[in-house]
Amino acid sequence: MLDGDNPAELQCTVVIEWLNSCGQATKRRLFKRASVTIGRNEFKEIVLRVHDGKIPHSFTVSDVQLFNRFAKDGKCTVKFLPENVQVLMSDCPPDRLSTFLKTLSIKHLAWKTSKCLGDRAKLLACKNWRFEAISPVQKKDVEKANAFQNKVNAPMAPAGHPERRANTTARAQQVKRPRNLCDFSPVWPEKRPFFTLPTDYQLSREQSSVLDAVLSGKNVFFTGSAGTGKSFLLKRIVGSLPPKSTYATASTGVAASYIGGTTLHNFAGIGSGLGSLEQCLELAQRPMVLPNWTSCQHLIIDEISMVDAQLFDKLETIARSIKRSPEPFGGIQLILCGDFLQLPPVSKGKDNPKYCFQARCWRKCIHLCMELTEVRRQTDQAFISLLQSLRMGRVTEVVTGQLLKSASHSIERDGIIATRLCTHKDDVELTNENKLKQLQGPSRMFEAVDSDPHWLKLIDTICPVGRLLQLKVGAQVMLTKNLEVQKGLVNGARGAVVGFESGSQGLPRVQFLCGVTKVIKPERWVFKANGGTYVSRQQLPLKLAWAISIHKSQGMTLDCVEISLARVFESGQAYVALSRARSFEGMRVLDFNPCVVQANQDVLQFYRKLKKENVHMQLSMDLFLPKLNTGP
Ligand SMILES: Nc1ncnc2c1ncn2[C@@H]1O[C@H](COP(=O)(O)OP(=O)(O)OP(=O)(O)O)[C@@H](O)[C@H]1O
Ligand SMILES: [Mg+2]
Repeated sequence: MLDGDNPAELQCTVVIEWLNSCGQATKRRLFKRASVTIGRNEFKEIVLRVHDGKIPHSFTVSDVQLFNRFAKDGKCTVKFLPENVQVLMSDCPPDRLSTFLKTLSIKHLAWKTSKCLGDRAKLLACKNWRFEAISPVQKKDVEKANAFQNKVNAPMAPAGHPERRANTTARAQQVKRPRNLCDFSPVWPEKRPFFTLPTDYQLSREQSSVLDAVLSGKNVFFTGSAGTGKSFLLKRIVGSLPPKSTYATASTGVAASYIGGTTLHNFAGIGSGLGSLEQCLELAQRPMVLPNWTSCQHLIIDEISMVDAQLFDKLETIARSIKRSPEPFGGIQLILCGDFLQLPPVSKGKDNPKYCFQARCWRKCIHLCMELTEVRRQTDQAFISLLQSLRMGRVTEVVTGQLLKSASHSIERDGIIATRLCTHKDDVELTNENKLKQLQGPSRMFEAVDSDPHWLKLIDTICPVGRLLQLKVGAQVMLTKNLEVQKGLVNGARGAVVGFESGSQGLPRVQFLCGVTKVIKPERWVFKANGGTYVSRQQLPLKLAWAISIHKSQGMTLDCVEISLARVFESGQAYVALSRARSFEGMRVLDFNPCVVQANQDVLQFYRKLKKENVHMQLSMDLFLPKLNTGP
């Protein structure tokens, strides 16, 4: 049902429109489930073929416009200028669409550099019509595509120079293109390559087998200790599924923002979820919420450890009722992810909330439990082992000794001081407010631009940045978005404000621990709200970082942390705090006491049982591995 690994093929919804000279459609055909393939015809020209199992429609890609402004939402349009026909694709898995368009652009531009046959030569060649699959993008295709783009962008040769004509023609083609045309070749500085070989961000072998299991349609729960790349993989899963029927959610707003999704509560629309089943069902059928349920075919939930069993059972019943299907979860594919040895469900007045795996429906809902074992957040094996034993609630004397020793770590550098991880929310607000007040000098206020004030509450919950951000020189800040991964400007990177730009905006200049100083500009976060609407917030990707709560830190990777564990009140809380640190040297534990480290006994038993079933689990994983081995 879902796409294979071919980057030149897409499964999606397609509309083909034949236009008149005014650009109006005179004929339109809809293909709800079509396969769109890039290939070559008998003259080696690039061809786009739309096929729904009946008669294929093929178009030669000679002079085309490509509109991909909404590629991230799984939509794009290819307009064939000589035929005056446009192919509108929608509901494409976004990552696959991005690779597909890159392949199309590179192959098309590489073809443009070759010698093309004219109409007369084609007629004389008397060849039969043929469609053959295109070969994968090669280095030489990329070089040719870059050469073509460089020629288009090269400075004009002097009049009369032989290069002048070629450039003028190429430029004329460029000028004809609309502003929103994008062939993955934005206006980049001269000499930088426009294209590189399409590379998927590399998943590890075990991450790939989870992705394969998901794409095979199974209901999957995957777990793994902190930093094994569960959320990283989830982002990839989100990009590989059709957007219209896929809902990416998480139990908390922070975790949801990391995978570009929304909270599970917002998706479900059942308020706190504490009402009776009847009340919740009624709430879930409100006009703004119902489409979430009816259109959902793939439900992703990150940080599942914080979803309680009662809520999960309620959601399952609601899904069956709305979908009018007796299948578990009404036939919605479930992709659940998290580590039950991290934070448990929030108690909200209940004495002892149960974990999701203790829900009545858990066993019938989950087909496959998989585990990621390779830690990616930390590289130091000794630190990884220390964290692993804390996760299981084991604190040896050696571990205690090491953690006590960390109290003397000097981790402050270049005016950047450690972020304090607090057990209680009130401490966080107080610390950040007071520290900012104590700084000398004028402050600057940055106000977010929200797309729709109607959704303010939702945006506040799932956006990692606040509506108002007050900064002063010396303010301790944290990046809330990946800006330049190679330079270390990643989500969670720590820095301090060292100045403000002149001008009306007065943007802050931030010095980061990785050594980079950068002027921070506003960024945009886009979220899917109920009823299929998209909402956005534009704000500086920064938050004050003197302190953050351990609950808010779940899912984060932090550079430089100071941890106070004296008031720990949940099992798994100490492990969550300690496992945020990228390195042992970047962490300072103030008041370590072994009794704050606690792993829940039910969870330990659940994981022991999973381990026992490991033989079975491994077999299931192996089913997906041969496919990987045959890959390039
Ligand atoms: N395949 C990969 N290639 C490169 N980096 C990766 C890969 N997988 C994970 N990472 C990196 O490892 C770090 C931890 O990943 P991630 O936050 O997804 O872990 P997690 O299992 O969700 O952790 P937690 O349980 O704390 O939420 C991140 O910085 C992420 O970018
Ligand atoms: Mg995570």
